[in-house]
Amino acid sequence: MSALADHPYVKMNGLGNEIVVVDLRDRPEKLTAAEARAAASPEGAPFDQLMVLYPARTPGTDAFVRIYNTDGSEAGACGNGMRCVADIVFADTGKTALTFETRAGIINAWKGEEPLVSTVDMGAPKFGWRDIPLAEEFRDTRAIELQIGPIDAPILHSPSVASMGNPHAVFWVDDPWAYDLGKIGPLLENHPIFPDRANITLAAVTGPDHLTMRTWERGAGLTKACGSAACATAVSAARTGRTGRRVRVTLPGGDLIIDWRERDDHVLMTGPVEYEWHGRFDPALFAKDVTGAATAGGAAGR
Ligand SMILES: N[C@@H](CCC[C@H](N)C(=O)O)C(=O)O
Repeated sequence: MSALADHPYVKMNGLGNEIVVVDLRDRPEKLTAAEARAAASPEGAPFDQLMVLYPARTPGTDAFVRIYNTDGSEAGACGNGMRCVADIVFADTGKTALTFETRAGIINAWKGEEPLVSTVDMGAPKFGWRDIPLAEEFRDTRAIELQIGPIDAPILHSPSVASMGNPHAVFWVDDPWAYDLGKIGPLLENHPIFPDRANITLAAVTGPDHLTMRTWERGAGLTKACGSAACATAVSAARTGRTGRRVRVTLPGGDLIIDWRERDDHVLMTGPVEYEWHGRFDPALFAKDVTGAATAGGAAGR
């Protein structure tokens, strides 16, 4: 039986990025991809990311967090999800500063002045082609040779690429809403140049320190907000001379403030979170063999 069966969860969002948080700190069983997919089904608690808290495994950290996409894949980073998790642990512990560990490393979070506003330190971006990763060498990742559409009139081309603990490609356009990202996104996510797939963003510079963007998320599809993509977009804008290092980023779900700190190269992301409801997973959802493709009312229906 899955560790999630009958387990309580909290449904939250960070700017409309749908986040479900499950606390397994007293029951540290690793989930399978099929269990995560079942949890994401309409009969479960549909999410963009499932954030699962485990006991801390490194001294000085408050918890280890695993991040699952709707397709069951695991992500190293999820900025909005980390702000949701942090808000729960702020309330639990009374602390105003926390340190988490994810597959991508250590993430610090601070409670902000206003209610439900928090900042996460997403660490330093990586720009090396092996770190992103890309399938072949590119010395300059500010604009790589990649295009879709006719060779002489590409629809999209020359993205900036970066890792924020997960792989991102940012295509610079005049209007992010002028493209069918639901169609183009999966093609680019799975392009052979990205051996680990990639999050695909369309971004426009809409002011001296303002960006507007939409993202097709690896493993989750179109979302209202992707925090790590906002970070990747902001650092890519700064390193290509499009903006300064501190910007406001408008996503379909709202605004984030991204600050690429000069002194240590770390990227700080500030924004709100919202609580929606508390629920419990239906045990029947996990009653069948969730290690296989089909689940009771689960992944098979997606
Ligand atoms: N929504 C997240 C990013 C989620 C991870 C992504 N889909 C991946 O697999 O890399 C965020 O707020 O950063």
